[in-house]
Amino acid sequence: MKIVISGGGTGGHIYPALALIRMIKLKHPETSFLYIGTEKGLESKLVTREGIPFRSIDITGFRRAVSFENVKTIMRFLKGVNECKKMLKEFKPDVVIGTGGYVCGPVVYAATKMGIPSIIHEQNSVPGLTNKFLSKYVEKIAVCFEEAKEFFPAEKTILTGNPRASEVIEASSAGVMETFDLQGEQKTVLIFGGSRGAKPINDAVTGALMNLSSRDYQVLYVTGDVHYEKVLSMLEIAGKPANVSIVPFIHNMPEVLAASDLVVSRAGATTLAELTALGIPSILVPSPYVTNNHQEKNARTLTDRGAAILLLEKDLNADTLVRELDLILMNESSLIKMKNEAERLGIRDAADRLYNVMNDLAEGR
Ligand SMILES: CC(=O)N[C@H]1[C@@H](OP(=O)(O)OP(=O)(O)OC[C@H]2O[C@@H](n3ccc(=O)[nH]c3=O)[C@H](O)[C@@H]2O)O[C@H](CO)[C@@H](O)[C@@H]1O
Repeated sequence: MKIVISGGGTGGHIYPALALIRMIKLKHPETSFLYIGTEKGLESKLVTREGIPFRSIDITGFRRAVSFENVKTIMRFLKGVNECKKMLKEFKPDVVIGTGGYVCGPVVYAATKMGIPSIIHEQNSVPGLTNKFLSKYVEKIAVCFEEAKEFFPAEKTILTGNPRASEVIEASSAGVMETFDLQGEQKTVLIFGGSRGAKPINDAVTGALMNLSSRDYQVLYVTGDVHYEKVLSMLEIAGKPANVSIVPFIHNMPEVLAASDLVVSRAGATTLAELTALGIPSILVPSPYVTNNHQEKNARTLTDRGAAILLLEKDLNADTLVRELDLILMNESSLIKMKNEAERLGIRDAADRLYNVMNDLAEGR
């Protein structure tokens, strides 16, 4: 099978695409791929690093407010559709899949206009603008939450889960914490703010560091690339406890997650798929700055079932953070209960489910 994949902007749209490609390469090695993204997006780095053929188009997202920029975006969209049609004509894919982000718009739209079977994969419980637009044209819509189904036509929507879930369960936790100067046997909290870090989480964690030094758990704290220098310069004054390790970004997240007992994070959909696949308890601080407040809705699919604790950004500070950490980590039975509930929500065969949808489409079933 020949597959075109497009997805970009943030890690939450790219990691599911990469997980799907890795699984297909392993189980169906005869498959060939073309990834279409933007040069500026994170995908240009992540995809080419994996040796996956990558081509780019020039496209920007719509602004929600009325703006002249949107006229330019429409022009770029139309130009992008034409460029994509040429790429699709050359590559001749059997199926085209978009995993989110505005770059998918022209790619998937061009495919539908050329009669190439197409799918969108929506990670969130509430769809973004691009997927809402594309949902009218594509043959299939793969979703990760039951709650997302109501936004799409029932006859073409199917629950597959997020392929990243299938990937993280393969990871080994052995010796991972030692690579961060932490101890292998100690209870570990992993703290990160989505794929790019989050200042409100950083503020709470840096404020809590001295308090954390007396705890009998350790902390692996990821600042996000762009915030790292600032956090380090603050620590030159305040100092860093021995049971806390601080890094800008983690490249081997599946292994690190597998070695973590509790996670504090934003409520991005791909992160949640990873947490539930591995059955990891979490404290979720949804970003209130996203479309339709979708992260809070994502988070509630876990917190309503006792798989996670909701800590709204307005209530997040150094004291509330440490209090919640202590409450969970010092109570083994609540930790186990959360773990079991999280595990129950995981869709671990997501990559196979999504592949089957693509394969059926390609074979005209
Ligand atoms: C601000 C914003 O618009 N966020 C959106 C974005 O989030 P974002 O890009 O943060 O995506 P997610 O939280 O869904 O996923 C983050 C991914 O990055 C990985 N990771 C993170 C930190 C790190 O150091 N190393 C690393 O590999 C995580 O393991 C995960 O695989 O896409 C998600 C999926 O559509 C949405 O739900 C989010 O609302």
